[in-house]
Amino acid sequence: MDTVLRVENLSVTFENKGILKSEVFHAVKGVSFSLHKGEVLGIVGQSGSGKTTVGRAILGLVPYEGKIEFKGKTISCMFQDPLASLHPYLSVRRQLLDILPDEERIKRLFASFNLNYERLSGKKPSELSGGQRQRVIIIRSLLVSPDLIIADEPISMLDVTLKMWVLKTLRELKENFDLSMLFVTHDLLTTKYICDRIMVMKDGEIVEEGTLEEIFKNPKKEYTRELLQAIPRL
Ligand SMILES: Nc1ncnc2c1ncn2[C@@H]1O[C@H](COP(=O)(O)OP(=O)(O)OP(=O)(O)O)[C@@H](O)[C@H]1O
Repeated sequence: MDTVLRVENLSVTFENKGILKSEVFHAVKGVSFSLHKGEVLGIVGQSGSGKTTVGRAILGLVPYEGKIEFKGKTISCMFQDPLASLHPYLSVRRQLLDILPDEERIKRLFASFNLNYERLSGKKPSELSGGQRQRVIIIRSLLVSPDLIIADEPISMLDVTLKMWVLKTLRELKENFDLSMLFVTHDLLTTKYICDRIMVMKDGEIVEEGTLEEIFKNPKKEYTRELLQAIPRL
């Protein structure tokens, strides 16, 4: 199996400067994992467990110790705040065409995400609904044909029905285009619809790792069981 990303002994430390003294905070502690081509690896854990920081270190956005080996050309990301990651004054059409001047491809992606290209593409991001914007972000990250996608809570702002539908579409795209993705979420339920493998993080460390089936059917750690119990029953 081809490895797209190998992370070895990754640690990230922040210095929180107080008025009287500074404190060193270990947000990520010795995390190691590999991501294979065509695989979706979920990173789950409660708020503050270090999930986002792992993704930011891979993107080179925070200083880190350890080794990150990316065997590809392009990484794209989907973040949870679509308004902040789109240009506010340019139309959606303009900013997507700037990334890839292939309107037919953009139209096909709009159709696969159930968005009306003719009606929406001339609008600015602030003129779209939250759910429409979030889907535009997903489309934008797919346009560069990335070797790796870092998706950090990419569907957290969608309502439940749209969430499931977008996950299903992403899953289909993953299967058709062999996408490799790191899927960061606090919501274990969503991993069920997209991930092949899951890593559970707590206090900056990986406490458990396994296939979807292993984590859901036979969790080994109490912390993972607590996360599973916290999933709302529909
Ligand atoms: N730039 C920073 N400076 C100082 N501390 C930081 C910084 N970025 C993150 N942290 C701290 O590192 C810890 C891990 O943060 P991180 O965003 O990785 O958590 P998370 O698991 O993604 O949480 P959430 O699900 O709430 O997004 C948190 O305690 C956070 O306050």
